[in-house]
Amino acid sequence: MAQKRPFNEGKRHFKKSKKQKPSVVEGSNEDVLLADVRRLLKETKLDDGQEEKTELPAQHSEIELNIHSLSSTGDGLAHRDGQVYVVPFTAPGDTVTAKVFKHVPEESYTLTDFLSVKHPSPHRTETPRCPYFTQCSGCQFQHLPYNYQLAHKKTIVEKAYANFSNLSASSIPAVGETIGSPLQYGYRTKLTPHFDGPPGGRKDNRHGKKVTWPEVPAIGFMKKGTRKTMDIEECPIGTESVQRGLRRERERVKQYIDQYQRGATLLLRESTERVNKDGKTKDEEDDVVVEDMGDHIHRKTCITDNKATSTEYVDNFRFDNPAGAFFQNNNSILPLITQYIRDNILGPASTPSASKPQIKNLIDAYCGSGFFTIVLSATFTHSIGIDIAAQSIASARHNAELNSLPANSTTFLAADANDLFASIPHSSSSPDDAASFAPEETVVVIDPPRKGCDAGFIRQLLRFGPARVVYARDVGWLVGDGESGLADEEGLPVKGLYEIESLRGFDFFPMTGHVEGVAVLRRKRKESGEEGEDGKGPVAGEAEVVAWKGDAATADGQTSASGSGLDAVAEGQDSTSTAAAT
Ligand SMILES: C[S@@+](CC[C@H](N)C(=O)[O-])C[C@H]1O[C@@H](n2cnc3c(N)ncnc32)[C@H](O)[C@@H]1O
Repeated sequence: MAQKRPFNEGKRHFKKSKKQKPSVVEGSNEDVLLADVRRLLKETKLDDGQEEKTELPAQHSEIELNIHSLSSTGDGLAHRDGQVYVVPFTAPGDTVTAKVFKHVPEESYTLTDFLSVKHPSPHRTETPRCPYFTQCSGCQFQHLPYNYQLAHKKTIVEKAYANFSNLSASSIPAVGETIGSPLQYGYRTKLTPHFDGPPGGRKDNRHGKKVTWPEVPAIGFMKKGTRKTMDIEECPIGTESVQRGLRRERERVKQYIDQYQRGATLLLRESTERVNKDGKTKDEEDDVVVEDMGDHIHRKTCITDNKATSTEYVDNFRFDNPAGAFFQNNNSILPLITQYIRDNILGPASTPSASKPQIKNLIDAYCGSGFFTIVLSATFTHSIGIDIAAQSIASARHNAELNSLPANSTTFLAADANDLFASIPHSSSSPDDAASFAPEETVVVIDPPRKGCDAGFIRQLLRFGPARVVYARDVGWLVGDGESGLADEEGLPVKGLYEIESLRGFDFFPMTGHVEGVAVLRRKRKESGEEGEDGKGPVAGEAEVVAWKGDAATADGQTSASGSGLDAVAEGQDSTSTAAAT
């Protein structure tokens, strides 16, 4: 998946330090960490020369630290002698021993490796279920109670909006409580462990020679603080079927390692077959996990072929996808997020008005295999999903059929989202026209890839001015006052049309520091001669937007530049690198 960005693509949102190295990638984990380091330095008045700096501890030396707070990257932060120390796998209130890994003197912080707990924090109450916790870069929070994780994730959303949305504090409402995942372990329906090629393998490959494997390589995820793959035999955040798949795939790779010419990434994707209880039951094989769902049974298996079809159920909706294609990775939380969006997409129930246009249409930009279009379709008269990937649109059409959606109410288009508004009729003059998408009667759901929407799409969206939108990033462009850096064709600053109605996180990835944010945006009232819901004059598009930040964070610890905003977060930030997204 592409590198993540803050909400305001390409724009720095906090003051640059003169000392800052130009190499910090905007929106990277490092950028997010830096915001927290600076805040702590400011809070503790260490950066203004009030405390004299002492010499920094030697590289690789072991030091004792008191953890002050948790960063949005999931790391503990301690301060000592004018320097902030970053210690993973810790909790505020811990006294720990850590090993100095790297000083960043120009920003007054030091990265360390966690070694041991000397005095535990009262928050450190949980026994990690994973034997690799504190070595693997996938999870950050297995030592913390779940309520504490949720409360911390609320602060991540708060800081993401405060630091990266480019909005004034008055434009940002109080962030709601984070909605937790029903499953906190055994939730990930997809894992992608990997193994590296043998030493000298690249050279052999270049010379067309068959590589030799001196031993079976480590198969697993990135080791924290390194670029090395560590051998992982089990991953308790994976579903039971995915864990069984991991065991099977490890054995298969061991057996056939000589057939590989280089390292590889393995796919482990859960697939569900729903069978009636009174139906003919099959003899269950070892690799089938059977779950009693009340009036039916789920038989769960793990698919490893990217092109094979995997099936998931969300409530009673069925989704078929190529196993290697994108689908949300925590099935247990999907009914909660879909219900939340259904409850909020039409605005607060307390504000109905005879003069307010009724919202009838849904546009799901970046629809993938149709997840949001399909689960929300019953709320709307007409729905359109659009995705640039023809294969995803083929899946979406198939899924619409599987779920018996009427063809005259749900349409999918294989196209660039940038062309979306040009291709739909905007007029509400013919209300009976099935294809009429009047802005004031339309909600737009936007769940783009990590890099976000491009400026052209946002300009078109603002020009169209839909009643509501479900949206991921770049909220500053929609809400801001023209300061966000978005310009129209004449180079004039584009002003946001929307205000944030509500904002909260959803915990798609328990035990990791990752959180997904959902913001509901409402279109502002027009300034003069027009009014909104109170019926005193002409209404010009009183509208709402639901902003959805849908990212698949990873717990599989592969390395990549990682991001910020609501992705800020704990995908296993390594001392040398950040961990990854699938
Ligand atoms: C994060 S996925 C969202 C999938 C879907 N909302 C879901 O929940 O399953 C992002 C989708 O954006 C699509 N995409 C990327 N660039 C696009 C563009 N310019 N126009 C339309 N779709 C695009 C990708 O093909 C991918 O399916």
